[in-house]
Amino acid sequence: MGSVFSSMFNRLWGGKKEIRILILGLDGAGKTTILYKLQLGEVVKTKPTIGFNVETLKYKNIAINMWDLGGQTSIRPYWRCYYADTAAVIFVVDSTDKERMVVAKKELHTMLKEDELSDSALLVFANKQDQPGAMTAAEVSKALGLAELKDRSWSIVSSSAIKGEGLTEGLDWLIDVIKEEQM
Ligand SMILES: Nc1nc2c(ncn2[C@@H]2O[C@H](COP(=O)(O)OP(=O)(O)OP(=O)(O)O)[C@@H](O)[C@H]2O)c(=O)[nH]1
Ligand SMILES: [Mg+2]
Repeated sequence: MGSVFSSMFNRLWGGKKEIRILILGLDGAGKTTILYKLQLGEVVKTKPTIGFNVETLKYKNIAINMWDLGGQTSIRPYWRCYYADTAAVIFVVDSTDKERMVVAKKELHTMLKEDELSDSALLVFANKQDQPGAMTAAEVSKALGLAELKDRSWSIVSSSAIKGEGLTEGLDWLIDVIKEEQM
């Protein structure tokens, strides 16, 4: 039975079992916390990322190479060096950081204009929902102008990396979309 399922899976998936996902967003949004919560199931103590962290996550029979890039202003220009062959972008937003929502919107739309990302799905985590005063996912969606996105599969999911809420839900959606689009 197992081999029937796995051959069916391989046919659907074109034998491709390794994908590349980028985790982007402004500094302090929670990207590194999300990466390690997904990989280790633990909340790790982070420092601002200078450069990147990359980890391979086994998820639903797929190896996901997750690249978590530093989000500080001075290192954002280097994001584009990582765009090639990216199946999806996870864009993480600190939902309490209302002042910088406009900056997050600008960075998001600048990134999505790049040709190399024209086929990449987009998952936005409206993160830090455990914090009082956090904007809801609907408010973050509006602030980021997600409704303006054309020809792209996107979704926004409320998350708390600290509590581990929303992360698997978001990733499930993303993997389903990638499978559908790359079939
Ligand atoms: N309350 C709360 N704090 C969070 C959450 N996610 C991350 N944090 C905290 O936010 C801070 C920044 O988290 P990081 O994961 O280092 O942020 P980053 O996006 O990787 O930042 P850069 O590497 O500078 O781009 C840390 O103190 C985290 O513990 C969350 O869901 N809720
Ligand atoms: Mg980081």
